Amino acid sequence: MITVEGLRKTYGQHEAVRGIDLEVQAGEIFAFLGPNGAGKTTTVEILEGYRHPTAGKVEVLGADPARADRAWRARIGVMLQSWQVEPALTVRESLRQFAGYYPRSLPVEDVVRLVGLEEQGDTRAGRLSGGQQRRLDLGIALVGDPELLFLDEPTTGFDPAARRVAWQIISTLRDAGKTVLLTTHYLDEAQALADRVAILVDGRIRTEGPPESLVAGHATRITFRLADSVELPARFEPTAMADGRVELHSHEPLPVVYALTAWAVENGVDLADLQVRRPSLEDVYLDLTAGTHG
Ligand SMILES: Nc1ncnc2c1ncn2[C@@H]1O[C@H](COP(=O)(O)OP(=O)(O)OP(=O)(O)O)[C@@H](O)[C@H]1O
Repeated sequence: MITVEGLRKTYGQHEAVRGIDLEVQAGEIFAFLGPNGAGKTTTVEILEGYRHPTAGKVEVLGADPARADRAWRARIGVMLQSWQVEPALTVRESLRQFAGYYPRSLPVEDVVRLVGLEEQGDTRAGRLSGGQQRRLDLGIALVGDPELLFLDEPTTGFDPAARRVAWQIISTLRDAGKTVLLTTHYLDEAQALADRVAILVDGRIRTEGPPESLVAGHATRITFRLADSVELPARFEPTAMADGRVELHSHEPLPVVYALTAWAVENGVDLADLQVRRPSLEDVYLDLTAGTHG
């Protein structure tokens, strides 16, 4: 569905994308993660045909997006980061306008319902709240019933309930056999939705794979709080200590927890809020992006 080899993009002196290789299969939900400025939008907009690569090979739905025709464009749906609708048009009018660009669009009323804008159907787009505008953007990406969807930060500005609704919609797309490439800053979103994720740092893919497999190689987190007067023996090798909070990382947590609790009981020390938890995608992300800032 998508093949990328050796993709590079330079803006003036700045190399924003520094050699990306990527394959996305039909029916997959693939998520790009990475700090601000990592090159996610640049890469996605090259795949959409809106920007041209400096070097490398890109194939999307069997064609080079930079040279693609209307028939190719009708097979993709795009949700951009920036606002793409006429503010004077109502929700229904906007969807009808975009539906007109596609040969076999979905009924506008179905899309209004799907994105939960029934009550705003006759509201002008310019009067929608930020989250409602994003829902309309999502509707616009869906209205042409495309095979491949590009969703750039689809739930930014959504309240928690609206995010769950959007996740439900994206899962429905997966069930319908669509392919989705999304970018997000929400790690829980990527963990909940994506079959595979790629973490981009400084224009390169630092790691890539199913969320569970990225997490699998990372250490279990053991966290607790200690009173100021108590000193933890150095043999526990704490990874982080601040404000009385201590974090230990271990690939074999059982003996560590055993030794730690034995030490605490012997010395009458309280391990307040003791938690042992598997690493999350967020932990992996923070480990990989430590020291970079957007
Ligand atoms: N049109 C442009 N001209 C010059 N530089 C650009 C242009 N677009 C992006 N850049 C630069 O390229 C780098 C990558 O930007 P990009 O928008 O792809 O990052 P991103 O990962 O999508 O970030 P964010 O999470 O903030 O959306 C940044 O340093 C950005 O300043």
